[in-house]
Amino acid sequence: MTYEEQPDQGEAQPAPPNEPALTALSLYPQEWALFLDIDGTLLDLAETPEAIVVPPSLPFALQALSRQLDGALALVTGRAVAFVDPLFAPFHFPVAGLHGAERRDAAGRLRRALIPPAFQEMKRVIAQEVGAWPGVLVEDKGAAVAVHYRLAPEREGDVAEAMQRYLHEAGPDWILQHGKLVVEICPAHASKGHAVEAFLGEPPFSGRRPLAIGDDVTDETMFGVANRLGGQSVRVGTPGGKTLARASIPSPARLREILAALAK
Ligand SMILES: O=P(O)(O)OC[C@H]1O[C@H](O[C@H]2O[C@H](CO)[C@@H](O)[C@H](O)[C@H]2O)[C@H](O)[C@@H](O)[C@@H]1O
Ligand SMILES: [Mg+2]
Repeated sequence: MTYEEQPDQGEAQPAPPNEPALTALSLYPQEWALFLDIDGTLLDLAETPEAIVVPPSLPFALQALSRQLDGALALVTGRAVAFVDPLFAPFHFPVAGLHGAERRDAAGRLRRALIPPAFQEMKRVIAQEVGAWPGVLVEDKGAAVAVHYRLAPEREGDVAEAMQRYLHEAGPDWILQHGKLVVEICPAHASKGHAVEAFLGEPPFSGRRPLAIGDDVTDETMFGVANRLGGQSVRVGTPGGKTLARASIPSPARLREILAALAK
């Protein structure tokens, strides 16, 4: 399979099933950089943010793949960077957290996102008000806050309305980010696409073609960057929804199998 540079991202449309999209990694590891989303991509979705399960072999497979890629493997997630390391212990991969608002590069330098006092206070109010609704969970992520309604799907409208109101109070430095049964308030200046571009400007990522793998709307910005820079984009999940990703893999379990095979 060959990949041609395609400067035009084109219209979002359903991504075809295409597992061989990843074989280029093992054929030409020196050419590629791998960017991996976590929830819904590497890991199966769980009922609550804390209930995720990391298969014990996964960190080792990622480490082996990272070595093949000379370290050009990064995690790009909505989680906080501090949450990520324990998941993949004993390894410390380069990681962009909070949908790109914070980032630790391959040299271990961490760029944190500021937490203004007013935002700190707003998180407290959100936890007190919305967190009191049965089944609704508030996840404090430092410079971002997520409100989950997976256990109370009937609250979708209430959560969306409340978060819109909080966003208005927070001001223009913040944006609303909708995800899978979750609404978040995040720093406005960042995106996963920007994070991928930042990694690609530094060793060991620079000069490589990005392969971005994700499952959700926030991954679309990194799909767009990967497409624009002559790379590849893969969406995990049932093909069908509109996406910029050019290929798809049916489930996190299948992705883990492929990564484990590539890591050998
Ligand atoms: O960018 P990601 O790595 O995919 O992170 C996106 C969000 O993932 C988490 O929430 C989602 O996964 C939970 C665990 O499976 C699930 O319970 C929830 O319904 C999903 O929305 C995480 O809690 C968020 O902070 C991330 O932004
Ligand atoms: Mg995800």
